[in-house]
Parts: sequence; C-alpha cells; structure tokens
Amino acid sequence: MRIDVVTIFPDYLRALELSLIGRATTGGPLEIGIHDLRKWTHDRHRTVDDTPIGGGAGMVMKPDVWGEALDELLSAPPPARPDHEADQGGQGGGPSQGGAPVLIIPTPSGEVLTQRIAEDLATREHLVMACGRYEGIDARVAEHYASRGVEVRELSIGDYVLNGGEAAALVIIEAVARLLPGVLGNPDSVVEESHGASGLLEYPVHTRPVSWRGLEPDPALLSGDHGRIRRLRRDQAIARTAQRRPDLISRLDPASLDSADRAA
Ligand SMILES: N#Cc1ccccc1Cn1ccc2ccc(-c3cc(N)[nH]n3)cc21
Repeated sequence: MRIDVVTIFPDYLRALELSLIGRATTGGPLEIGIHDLRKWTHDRHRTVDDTPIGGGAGMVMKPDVWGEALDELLSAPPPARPDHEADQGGQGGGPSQGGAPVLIIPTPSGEVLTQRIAEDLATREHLVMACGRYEGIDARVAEHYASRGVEVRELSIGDYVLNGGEAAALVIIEAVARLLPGVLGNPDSVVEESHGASGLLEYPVHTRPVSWRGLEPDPALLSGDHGRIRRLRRDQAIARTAQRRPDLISRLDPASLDSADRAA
C-alpha cells in the first residue's frame, strides 16, 4: 500500500517514521509520502488560504492549490506490488480493491471512522490524504474529484473539533496500517480486540505480578482451563461493553452473545 499525505505542516507527520509504522515503510508493505502543500503554490507568499466566500470567521484553503497537488498525486502510478502480495487483503480480510486511489479528507463533518472502515481501507493499494487547516478545504475540491469518479471519503475521527487534519490523518493511517500483513509483530492481536469481529469491547488484560497493591485478577485466569478462561473473558467483554458502550450491544446478533459456551 502507498499512502500520500498532503499538509502545510509536514513535520507533524514525521511520527509516521517511528515504531511499527516506520519499520513497515522500510522495504515493508507500506510506502508513505509526505508532501508540503506549498510546493504547489506559485506566488511569492506561497498562499494556501483566503477569506470565505459569503463571509464568516477564519480562512478557507484555496481549491486551485489543492487541485494542482491532488491532480499530481492521484494520477501517480499505483505502487508496484510484489507477486506474493497478489490479492492479499489486509487483516481486515477481503481481496484488494485494486489500484484506484482513494482520496481521504479528514474533517469534523465527515463519516466517523470505524474499524469496518479501517478494514476496507486496508484492502486498497493507494490512499491520498488531504490534511486541511483553518476552517477547512474549499468544498469544491471533494466535489470535483468525486465528479471525476475518484472515491472520496470525508472522515471524522470523533465528535470533537481539532485545529487541522494532521492528527486525524495519523489516527486513520495507524488504524489502517496495523491491519496490513507484516506490520504487526503478532497478527493474532488484531483478532481479539475491541471493535473487532465480535463487535464487543476488549476484556480487561493483566500480567505479572499476580498480586499488585492488594489487587489480583480473577482466579480463573490462573486455572489453566482454557474453556473457563474463554468464557470469563467473553463475559467480561459483554459486561464492559454493556456498561461503557450500550450502543454496541444493541447492534449485536443475540445469538453471538452465547457462542463462547458453545465453542468451549
Ligand atoms: N475543517 C474544519 C474545521 C471546521 C471548524 C473548526 C475547525 C476546523 C479545523 N480543521 C481544519 C481542517 C480539519 C480537518 C479535520 C478536523 C477534525 C476532524 C475531527 N474528527 N475533528 N476535527 C478539523 C479540521
């Protein structure tokens, strides 16, 4: 997968060169390009914003500058894919959706990112992310590329307002990249996690010391009885989800709530 990120604060995205994502980009399954939007300006002040048409507070990012940047990056050839990666979907499963790039525009007014959306994006070969600032990017940019048949995803990372799209881009990239084969050391850790296939929140986790400040995990976890442990963790996940995210419980298939017993 290749991800191109356009921003007026390229240093904000340097975090992508660290840790698992950073390692995945050195000869791994991920290529990341970070681009300064001002590269596509032509005036001496390298102007990327202007006052809003119709008035209002703040500034809006200019469509012409974004248009030059996105024309170039969206028309770049899809990343070369080694044969062994032919049609390997991400951890989210599913075959690759082919090389057509997806234009992702972080915005507070977008569809809220979910694990399902991350799994879908992990099957793509090329993501181009447009990180806005000020009051956002001129709306005609998303409109123009959608009208030209580009898949445009305007994504929010939650119901709160940031100062720009860079932090949201880091969240979206991490949620997607960790699903790519070869990025996580232990791919099994994607299986049993919050918002995963079960639709439940993750059960509480513990490690040594067994006794800590007078607190100890449920004795079942020390029993060595894997069926008992599976049932306990299932119950803990259901209880935690019911308490913290009842909205997720209402979406579950009731039959799936007792599958742990049948699977034991
Ligand atoms: N647009 C806008 C906007 C509108 C009103 C006030 C402030 C901004 C700042 N801003 C500029 C770009 C941009 C990108 C993404 C977010 C964003 C995403 C989530 N989930 N929250 N905030 C904010 C962004």
